[in-house]
Amino acid sequence: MSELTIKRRVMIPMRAGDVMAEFISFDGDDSGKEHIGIYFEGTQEKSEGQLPLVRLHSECLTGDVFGSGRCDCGEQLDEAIDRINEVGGYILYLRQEGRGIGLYAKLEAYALQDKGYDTYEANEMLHLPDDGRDFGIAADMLKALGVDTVRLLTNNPDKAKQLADNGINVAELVPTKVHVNQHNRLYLETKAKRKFHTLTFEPIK
Ligand SMILES: Nc1nc2c(ncn2[C@@H]2O[C@H](COP(=O)(O)OP(=O)(O)OP(=O)(O)O)[C@@H](O)[C@H]2O)c(=O)[nH]1
Ligand SMILES: [Zn+2]
Repeated sequence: MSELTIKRRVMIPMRAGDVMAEFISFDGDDSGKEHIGIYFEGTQEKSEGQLPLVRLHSECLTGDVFGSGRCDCGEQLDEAIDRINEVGGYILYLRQEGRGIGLYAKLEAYALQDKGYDTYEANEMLHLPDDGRDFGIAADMLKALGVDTVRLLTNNPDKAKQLADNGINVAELVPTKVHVNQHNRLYLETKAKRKFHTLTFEPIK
């Protein structure tokens, strides 16, 4: 991976102008994935040495754009915008649809889940990795942004580990809320069971 540099920073008003965020593109990522950094200055007064709150958000077209109830991505993205807009920090919107397998393959995996396979088994049935994401790119984006220490908004311990392995200091893990509904309960439960996501809700027996 060659070193990333910032290509362009552009202000975008969001939520009818209530939230202002700076969208940041990068040069030097040879994957051609067009990962995006989004900077929120923070509406609250900052204390001396306050660390940025950072969310690595993997793309989920069905959840982020269309509010799918099969996962928790849309609600997590909304929560991240709310919280980071308050305290200041970054969303790194990573183009890793379907945990890296892509949208069409995710739909194939959903079809298998409808036959009873869980979210990770379904990927494996398709001869794809159960989670194909490499968060090293996020570390490179943070370095390009001049950020070496973060508070990380996630329930996924692997994100923190991969950032640390790539030279980013994760000072604190900040959990997101658990956005559970009747459609995504098993999916959330499986993330906690198989990938040790820190989700605290009454498990299904
Ligand atoms: N392959 C596959 N991908 C899914 C499925 N449901 C959601 N995704 C993708 O999973 C990604 C989100 O990852 P998750 O494992 O839900 O959560 P996470 O981002 O690792 O953890 P948090 O930081 O706590 O949200 C997005 O890219 C979604 O498109 C599924 O059933 N199969
Ligand atoms: Zn999703």
